[in-house]
Amino acid sequence: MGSDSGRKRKVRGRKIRSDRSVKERRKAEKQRRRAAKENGNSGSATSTTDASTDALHSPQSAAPEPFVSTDAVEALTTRIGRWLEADQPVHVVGPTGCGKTALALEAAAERGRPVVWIDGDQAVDTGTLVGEHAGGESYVEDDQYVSGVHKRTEVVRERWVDNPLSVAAREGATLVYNEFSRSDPLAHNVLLSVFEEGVLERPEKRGDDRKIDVHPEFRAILTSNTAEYAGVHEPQDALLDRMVGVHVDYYDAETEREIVAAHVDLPDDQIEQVVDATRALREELDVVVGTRVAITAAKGLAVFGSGNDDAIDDEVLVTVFTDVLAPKFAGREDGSDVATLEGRVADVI
Ligand SMILES: Nc1ncnc2c1ncn2[C@@H]1O[C@H](COP(=O)(O)OP(=O)(O)OP(=O)(O)O)[C@@H](O)[C@H]1O
Repeated sequence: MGSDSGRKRKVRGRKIRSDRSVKERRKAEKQRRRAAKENGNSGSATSTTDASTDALHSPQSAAPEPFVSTDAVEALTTRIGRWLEADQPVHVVGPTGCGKTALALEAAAERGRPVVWIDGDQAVDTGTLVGEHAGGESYVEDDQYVSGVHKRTEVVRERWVDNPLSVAAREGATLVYNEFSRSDPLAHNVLLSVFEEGVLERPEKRGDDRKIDVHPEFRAILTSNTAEYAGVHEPQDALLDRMVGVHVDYYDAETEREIVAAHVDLPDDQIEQVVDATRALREELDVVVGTRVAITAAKGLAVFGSGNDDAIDDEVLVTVFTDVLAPKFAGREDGSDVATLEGRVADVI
């Protein structure tokens, strides 16, 4: 892989020394990941016993693994981080599989504050975001007035559990709300006063703590694909008006090669073949061919491939990319596209 020593690039906190062999670096990265898994700090939430703060994750466990940071990536994480510093909610928008989530989690982790994660979904409503009553807790009060005379009163106390948005607002966490446009926009009305006045309404909650002041360290990063995809809602203008937007697209070839190499242990030349094929198919096919496609294809080639450093045969590349891309065509009305996909992939590779 042509190394341009002028370019800064590092994988999760470690500079890639231009004089270190790529294999050696990857082996070190693999050992580090295995050690991290063994000592159990892989993604465990720093949760307390209270169910509602299970949503809190330490910055270390929220940080994406592996994470490649080339100039292009660092420019984006820095830009998102600066908007968070300016206390602006950030909307990271771009095509499927280009790296939005990884960027959002990295920018959130770099703040050093706890991270709270929400996945957008049609089923998400206000309660899912802010919290709900989790049934009553009953206990008996036993008053003994005179010996032998007891007055027993059963008291039922409503138990409220804060959901992710309330936990993040209360604890000053960085909220990462992934694919938020998949949720019904009505659920997002509570975000308007959070972003604007710094107040969180919990409509279902009774009592004087129905409204809570948002912690001064609370921040939010929302990600979404461009709106033309199925299953997403056009976000309400009032919400978009309260955010800044960072548009991300597919990275440069060198960054994509570094990203694929961080996920899959293949010889450099084969990584280059995979990324070149991905980028050519991205140009030619009428579906989204993201970085995730390159990673999946590389994982396939680690099994289907030659197993040595030889270049991968075009036929093997065509078969692997046809299988990786087929699901994107299978959903089409006539379904004929899947039958012709192999030919079209072969024309490009
Ligand atoms: N800087 C990076 N370092 C390492 N891996 C990365 C990086 N950026 C993206 N990836 C990997 O590329 C793949 C796609 O990235 P990601 O899931 O962040 O994309 P996305 O745009 O959020 O996708 P979607 O639109 O499906 O949510 C993932 O496997 C992710 O781990």
